Amino acid sequence: MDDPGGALAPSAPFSSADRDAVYRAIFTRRDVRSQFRPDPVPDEVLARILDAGHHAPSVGFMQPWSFLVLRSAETRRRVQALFEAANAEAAAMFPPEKQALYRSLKLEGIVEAPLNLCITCDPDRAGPVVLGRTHDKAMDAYSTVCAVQNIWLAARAEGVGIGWVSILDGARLKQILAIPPRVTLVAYLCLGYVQEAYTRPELEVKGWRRRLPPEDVVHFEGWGRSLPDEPLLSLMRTGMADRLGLGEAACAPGAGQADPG
Ligand SMILES: Cc1cc2c(cc1C)N(C[C@H](O)[C@H](O)[C@H](O)COP(=O)(O)O)c1[nH]c(=O)[nH]c(=O)c1N2
Repeated sequence: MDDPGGALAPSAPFSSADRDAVYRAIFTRRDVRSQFRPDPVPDEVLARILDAGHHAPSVGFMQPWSFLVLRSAETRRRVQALFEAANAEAAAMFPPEKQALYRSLKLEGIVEAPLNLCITCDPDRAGPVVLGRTHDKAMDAYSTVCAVQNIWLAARAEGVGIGWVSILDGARLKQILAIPPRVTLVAYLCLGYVQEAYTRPELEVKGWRRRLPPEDVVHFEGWGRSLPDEPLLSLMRTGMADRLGLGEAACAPGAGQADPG
């Protein structure tokens, strides 16, 4: 076997308990906005979470992310003011019949959470020509989103909730955080321990939108070819989440109406 650095190691499946733990993190991860406890996230825990982000895949191994740790209450208050302004604009963009529901939603926990993280992408981190980014410049941003997801899942395993806030004027946020012009904003996250969390997405619980069925998102042999009777789709419907007792079908009834849009 070709292993010049002696760096290959066996890559067996996880034990079933370890595998279930990974899926439990995936299926019980939630976007958290309201249930934050004020106690701080200790540095040892935050270090593990950020290190998980720093071990995400990245195009050409360029690691374009930076993690801005925001503990200052004053900074968080300034960002919250940005949210209030953007959220008022956002509400007016929805059809009139959805505006009241939109305004009733809690869409951030910037000040309540003890810690915020801003995650950015530096397109120049690995020079102008990056292996794998040569034909699609968006690949550095996609890599950074992989880091966000690692952070989100690691935080779930630590009992730390995360809420992503994207209803913000990015240019003004960059000013507040002194982010250089070439660096792009990818994510603004609120973090903190949570007492309890929703078993289904909060937007579904509150009647905004529901999870799509597998046949709407899995296509066969090209775009648009869905086969509702495909065994793969019925296996997805009764998948890991149900086996772990975490399936959304197993959760309390009362989900809102599907949003046709
Ligand atoms: C890129 C991006 C941006 C946002 C979000 C997510 C992502 C991926 N989400 C959270 C989103 O509403 C949530 O993920 C879905 O409703 C599904 O719920 P769970 O994450 O499964 O709990 C989100 N939520 C919110 O309350 N305010 C926001 O501004 C945003 N912005």
